[in-house]
Amino acid sequence: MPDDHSFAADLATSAGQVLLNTRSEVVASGTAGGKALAKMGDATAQEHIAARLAAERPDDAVLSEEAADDPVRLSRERVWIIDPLDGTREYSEDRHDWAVHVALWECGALTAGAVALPGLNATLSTAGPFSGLGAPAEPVRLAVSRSRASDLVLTVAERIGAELVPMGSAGYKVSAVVRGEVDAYIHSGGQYEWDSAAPVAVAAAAGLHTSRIDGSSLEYNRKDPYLPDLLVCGPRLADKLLRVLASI
Ligand SMILES: Nc1ncnc2c1ncn2[C@@H]1O[C@H](COP(=O)(O)O)[C@@H](OP(=O)(O)O)[C@H]1O
Ligand SMILES: [Mg+2]
Repeated sequence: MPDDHSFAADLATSAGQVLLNTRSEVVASGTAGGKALAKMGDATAQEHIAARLAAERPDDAVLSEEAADDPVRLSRERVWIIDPLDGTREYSEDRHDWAVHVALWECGALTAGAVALPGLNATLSTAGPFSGLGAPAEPVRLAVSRSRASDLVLTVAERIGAELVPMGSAGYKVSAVVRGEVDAYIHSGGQYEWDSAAPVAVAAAAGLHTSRIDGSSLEYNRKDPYLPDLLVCGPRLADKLLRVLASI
């Protein structure tokens, strides 16, 4: 049986392939686009991931954006936290900034995870490899939502003179920090555990700072999976960004 890091990476990658195939078939047939394609992507990726988890990790519980929440997860020691398609909108617009999230929570902490980036033909996982952490750029590059950057995030950017880099998908944005394309991702205003669990597991394994925007720790597998904000950045930027966030 592959270890959890390799399994998470393989599962996210294979779901990404399913999503690419679904999109090519749908686009080629000309039968659906936009919202219908998004719905089809969510469903096919969910089906693929649920089947593999049931076959290859049958004793574990699952929390997925696309499945009914089974409260049995609250009494289990191992829970997979899944977003089968993060950046659904971007996927349906034939863009590359979307992701598949697979995380493993064990006894209170994220212990393994992977983020597939099919549009880049890449998967980042807690198994690495990671390139070294560089110094932040000047001005700081801040990943923000393409469609709903919050006023708080825009105010932080203004205060520190950051360059805004809009993109879709929470996983894609956290991965942009891991990959060194941007220096930080700050989000506020709403999200769920599946939007950040796998990206945060990978970012923490890469040595990045991960926390709520008040600096407190991100907790997963809670009864209510609403987890509305997060900060991911290099360790050298964390104090400065937390200070600015606290001052707003
Ligand atoms: N205010 C909000 N409330 C709930 N979910 C939000 C949100 N802002 C962002 N998200 C979720 O976070 C992910 C990334 O959003 P964005 O691209 O705007 O940064 C999306 O996940 P899904 O695509 O899985 O729905 C989106 O639904
Ligand atoms: Mg999501």
